[in-house]
Amino acid sequence: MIIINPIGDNLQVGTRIHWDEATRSLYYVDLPQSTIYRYKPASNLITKAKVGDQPLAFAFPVKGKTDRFIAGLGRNIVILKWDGETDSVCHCTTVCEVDAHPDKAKNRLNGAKVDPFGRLWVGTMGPQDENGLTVPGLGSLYSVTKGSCTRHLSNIGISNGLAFDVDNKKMYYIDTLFPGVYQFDYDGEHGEISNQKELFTFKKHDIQGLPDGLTIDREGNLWVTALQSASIIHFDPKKGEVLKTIHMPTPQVTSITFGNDKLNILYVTTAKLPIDGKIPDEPAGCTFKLENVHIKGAPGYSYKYKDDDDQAV
Ligand SMILES: O=C(O)[C@H](O)[C@@H](O)[C@H](O)[C@H](O)CO
Repeated sequence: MIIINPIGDNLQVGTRIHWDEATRSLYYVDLPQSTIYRYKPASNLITKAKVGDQPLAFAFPVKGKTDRFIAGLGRNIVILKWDGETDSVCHCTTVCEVDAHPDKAKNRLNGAKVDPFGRLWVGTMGPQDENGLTVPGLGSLYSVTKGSCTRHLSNIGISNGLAFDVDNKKMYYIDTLFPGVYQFDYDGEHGEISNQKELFTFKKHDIQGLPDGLTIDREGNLWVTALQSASIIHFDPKKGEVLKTIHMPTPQVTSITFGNDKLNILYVTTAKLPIDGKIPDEPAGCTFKLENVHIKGAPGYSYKYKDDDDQAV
């Protein structure tokens, strides 16, 4: 039986949880609070630092540097310096600004992941009203490599979870408003995607809620977190079948990763986002550890700033 235990504080919107092998830490963010978190399972210690006053959509380590992160602040992709211990963060460099067109000035960055080649994939979404309704069709998906940014898709609702299967040359991508998972042929070497297909829709599989976070295991199967329905869906993309559903103790399940040295523990973030105007009760916003999953996950990857190891960040 899977054992589910909470870790740490209740965040407003915990998300983009990432396992960093180099520091044996989990990094994640509280998006609206613009705060980066680090959790070290070995010592059970959590540290955090406020980054700015714009939504912090993600913060992933830069390869070879334990104190540099590529992060999304508002519509800007930036490099941060944080030692993981103190509460002081320096915003060193702006890598690029996305959705710079005046029609998209109120957009913000949202879902993101670093691929196995060290390239950042990151998407945007339109503004949300006070009820959390998002203006549809304003988002895009970009990739960022060696400091340069390419747009791959537009007309996205809420750009969210991403996962890469290098062996089968596939990329999986969630548009929360679709709502479901798209599959692409993925050329990791060149950072190109093609042949977009609707892989899995919540409607077709009769699943409640909206898809948000995504990760992949060593067998090439997907783990999708669902907003509003307290669930994680384990899905086989080759057969197009749901393998199992895990029920979580809180409804807004935002992001998921495999972690620890053996990559056999699932770490999951949640949010206190309102449902029908009501903020869910405790333990909404907690991060959770799921043990006894009996499956190993794919590792997390760090952003490669430059090709060589001497990365001048
Ligand atoms: O991406 C996430 O993990 C968070 O859940 C949010 O960014 C939501 O997607 C967004 O607020 C839409 O409700």
